[in-house]
Amino acid sequence: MPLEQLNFITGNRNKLAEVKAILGDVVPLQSKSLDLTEIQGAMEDISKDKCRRAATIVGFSILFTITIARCNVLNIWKIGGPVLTEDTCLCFNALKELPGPYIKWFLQALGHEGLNNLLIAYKDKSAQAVCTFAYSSGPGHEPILFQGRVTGTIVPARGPTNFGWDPIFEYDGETYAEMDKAKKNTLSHRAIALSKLKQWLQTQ
Ligand SMILES: O=P(O)(O)OP(=O)(O)OP(=O)(O)OC[C@H]1O[C@@H](n2cnc3c(O)ncnc32)[C@H](O)[C@@H]1O
Ligand SMILES: [Mg+2]
Repeated sequence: MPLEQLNFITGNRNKLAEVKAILGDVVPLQSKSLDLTEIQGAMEDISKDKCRRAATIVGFSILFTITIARCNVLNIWKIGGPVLTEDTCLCFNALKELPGPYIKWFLQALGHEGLNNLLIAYKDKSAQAVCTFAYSSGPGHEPILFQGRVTGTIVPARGPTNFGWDPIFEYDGETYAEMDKAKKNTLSHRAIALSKLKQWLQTQ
């Protein structure tokens, strides 16, 4: 069954731009900028919880719209779903995969240099960039996960600083920030996860 519309819920403009560039016209994407509350725990549990929250919020906002318009409330679920959320982790192997899902707060507090300093005492500078998309067909529908993982090296910052930890994540001799955007979008953790999502959507 062709997908009518997918709501990608994120508060991050750069993620949205990459998702749009990678998905192209294949998936009809709408976006909503919401900074969703994120629980603590394993990345899969965080991703599922984030997606459930998104589905509920989108469902509620549509219920509100429908109530105002005095339309048929029974159409809520159909109009409310499907939602897509994404959670990105940066896992330092020497630190037993920390900061992992807490990278946003580590990056905000320590910056690129501080993140490098976390690894000073270790020879192993390798890290995994992990992207987990969660898809729910609407409120009450259990989220399905699609994950992409790329192993790279944490290095002193190189390249433009407009997207998160891109300047300190080196893959095959280049940091993500130094890479042409189109190149990052063919090989990144996000691209791998989205290719799995796209494949799955085609079977629905
Ligand atoms: O609303 P959401 O989608 O949650 O957006 P967010 O910015 O809060 O994102 P996360 O919770 O997934 O936190 C991941 C952190 O990693 C950063 N990040 C995500 N993807 C990245 C990428 O491909 N390259 C560099 N930094 C990235 C992002 O800016 C955050 O600081
Ligand atoms: Mg977030």
